[in-house]
Amino acid sequence: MLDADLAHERVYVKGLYTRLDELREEKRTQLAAVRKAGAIGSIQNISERDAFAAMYEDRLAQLDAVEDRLVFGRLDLDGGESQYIGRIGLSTEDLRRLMVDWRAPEASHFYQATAFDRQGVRRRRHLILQGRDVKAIEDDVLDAEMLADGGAHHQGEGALLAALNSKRTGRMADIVSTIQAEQDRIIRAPMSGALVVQGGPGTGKTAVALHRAAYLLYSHRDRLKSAGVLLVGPSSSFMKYIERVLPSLGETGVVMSSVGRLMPGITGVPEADARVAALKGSQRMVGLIAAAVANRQRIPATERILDVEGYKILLSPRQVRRARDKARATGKPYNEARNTFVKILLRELTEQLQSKVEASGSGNTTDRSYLAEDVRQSRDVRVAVNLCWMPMTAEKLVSELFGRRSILDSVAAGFTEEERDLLRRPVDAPWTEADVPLLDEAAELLGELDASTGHEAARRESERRRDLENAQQTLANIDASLRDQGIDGVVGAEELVAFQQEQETRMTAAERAVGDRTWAYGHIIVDEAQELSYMQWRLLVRRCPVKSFTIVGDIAQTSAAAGASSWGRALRPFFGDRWTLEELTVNYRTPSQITEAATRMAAAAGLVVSTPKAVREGRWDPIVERVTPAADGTAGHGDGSSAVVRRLLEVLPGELEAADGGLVAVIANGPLVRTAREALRAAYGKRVGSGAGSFEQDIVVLDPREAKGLEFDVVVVLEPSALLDHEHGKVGDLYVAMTRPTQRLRLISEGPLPAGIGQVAAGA
Ligand SMILES: Nc1ncnc2c1ncn2[C@@H]1O[C@H](COP(=O)(O)OP(=O)(O)OP(=O)(O)O)[C@@H](O)[C@H]1O
Repeated sequence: MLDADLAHERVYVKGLYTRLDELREEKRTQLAAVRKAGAIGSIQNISERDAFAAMYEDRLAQLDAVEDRLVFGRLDLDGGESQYIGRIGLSTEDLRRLMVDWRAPEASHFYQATAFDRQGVRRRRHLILQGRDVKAIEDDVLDAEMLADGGAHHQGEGALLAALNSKRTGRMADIVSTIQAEQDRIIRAPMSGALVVQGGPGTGKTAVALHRAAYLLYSHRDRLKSAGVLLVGPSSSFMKYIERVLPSLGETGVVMSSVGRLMPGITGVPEADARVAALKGSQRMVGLIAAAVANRQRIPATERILDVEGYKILLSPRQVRRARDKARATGKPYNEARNTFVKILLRELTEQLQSKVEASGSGNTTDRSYLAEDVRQSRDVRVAVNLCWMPMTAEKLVSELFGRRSILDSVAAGFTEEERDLLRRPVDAPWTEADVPLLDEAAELLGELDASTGHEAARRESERRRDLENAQQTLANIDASLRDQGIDGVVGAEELVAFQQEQETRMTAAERAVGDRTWAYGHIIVDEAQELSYMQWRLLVRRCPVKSFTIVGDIAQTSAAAGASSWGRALRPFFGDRWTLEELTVNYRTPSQITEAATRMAAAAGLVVSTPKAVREGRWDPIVERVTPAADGTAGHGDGSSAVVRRLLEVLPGELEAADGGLVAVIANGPLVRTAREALRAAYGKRVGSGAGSFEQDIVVLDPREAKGLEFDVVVVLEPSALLDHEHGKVGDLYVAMTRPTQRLRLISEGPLPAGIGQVAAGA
């Protein structure tokens, strides 16, 4: 019976792959046909033909991306029918359904049904694939009658445990085959409004965020097609860690960005000084940037005499003030309001010039347009107008604000001398993550520099429409050309419409949004959201005016100086009370022994942590050891690094063996990171990666900030109390470090051990 079941599933799964291959072949034929049609000259515009080719390539890539574990589940339902659940929906040519997309409403039973709430499911079956073959099947029988029938059912380690125990590769994998009920409910939650997903370490917040992005795109494709989804994470190495998950779910249209890259054209590096990060993240910056913008509109102290073609005309402070007030009253951003300001002044100056010319009795007094042009061209006038209201970019405004003492002093009256010192930076210093929202704030107030922005946008829009019309025409040509060759219906009318929409999507969400600061996304998903400052929140809400957000994080893990200490406090300014909270309560990453040690440490340090229940027990207890200072007095950094690093080198072979081909991370703070990395490089060469983002190696050395959101088979923490005491690390840093391992944790300390952490003899 068991073998017969397995054999049956193998045949069925083989059929699914055959269908997948057929679809791929179909797309390949279409691709070839389009290319061929182009080659015989019936297509005028080669770039359009390439766009069609790109569409088919895209579809092919999507079909290729779902190859691995194409199908993973089967439901046997009360009515007697079965449903297979997989990465995409598949049907036969005559539209008989073969497999349901995991995101379809009926697939939710696969994740949600329990013996108490069967939802019409008699049996849930996990199909465990190896390549295209079914390696094993595991059954959850939910229907008591079916159990009582006494039939043989497939048992195993459990698909979930097998996934959790698998080795880490340095890249996050999807969890589509083992999404748990509490996670599924969040993934499928309604899209509108702000949903906060709070969960302790390892509860699958990141996994849920990514699967939710895929789910929303599937179930709200119409709405999100043109607006797009933005996914924001803490760092570029974190983005690299998660970048393969969405493609493996067949979704490539999500815009992913780290917080440092939210302003097009700018890459903000991490802010090294926590005090600067805290200050630049605070609400006070709103007023400061506004003052800096206002400061660029100046009223001259005295009248200025301007030369226009030999005539002397006057620019008075009163005139400038009047023009400024009128321009401001338009409510337009600075650069756009400047147009009004300039227009008013030029008109008044032209009137003056006209009177002068008329009074002098020479020249053509009737042609005002010549006079207006003379005024506009006058160097004196241009300089004077610019001095009163300079055209300004966000970069120039912010770099001069923080780079020029006189400017900062003139607008930062509410800031202490010490605070001003923190804000100061060289004009050419690289932008930091904390600067990005300030640049965005400035850009918002300044508006587009190009006065013809409105026209420019309209021009782009009409260009886009024209492209689409051309594409439509081209498609008709292709169709005709194919019919001439006796090939019919390869590119049909429906496909044409779909293509146009997709072409639009491709251009809008994924590409156009990235380069457009004013893009309004349909939904934003933020991971590690506890780290965001007020100013970062402000920027994000600007990117999604309908405030449709999924906000994922753990308040207890905050380490950013400007990060949140409570969701309510962080979100109230932007969402009021209109946000809902969901909690994830099970830790899928860290074995129970390690979770308990981390929780004890946090409790002893007075940190309120969310303590998710570990789903599995580990093979190893955490190892905590104190080393004695180096007898030869070589403790180079005065922080015991030498003895600690020496011990690290001793224990590493054992840890690598325990990791058994998985990843070992060494987490430390400050100079110890470098010392440890150098010592390990000397011993292990290229196997040692330098911080986050280099997980191709099997040993990585990084600080807790870089480790945030990541996970490793084995973690060795050096000098844990230094992570605890670190000036701005808060207890969160050590807690983050201790909750990264999936298998094993070792702490090596020369200094005193943090309270709540037991100690075993060195060499354990
Ligand atoms: N349902 C699941 N099936 C299989 N693996 C899961 C499941 N849920 C979570 N995991 C795994 O647990 C680990 C932790 O998940 P994830 O990184 O999403 O947690 P997190 O809550 O974001 O953690 P942290 O806040 O500590 O960064 C990952 O390896 C993830 O693949």
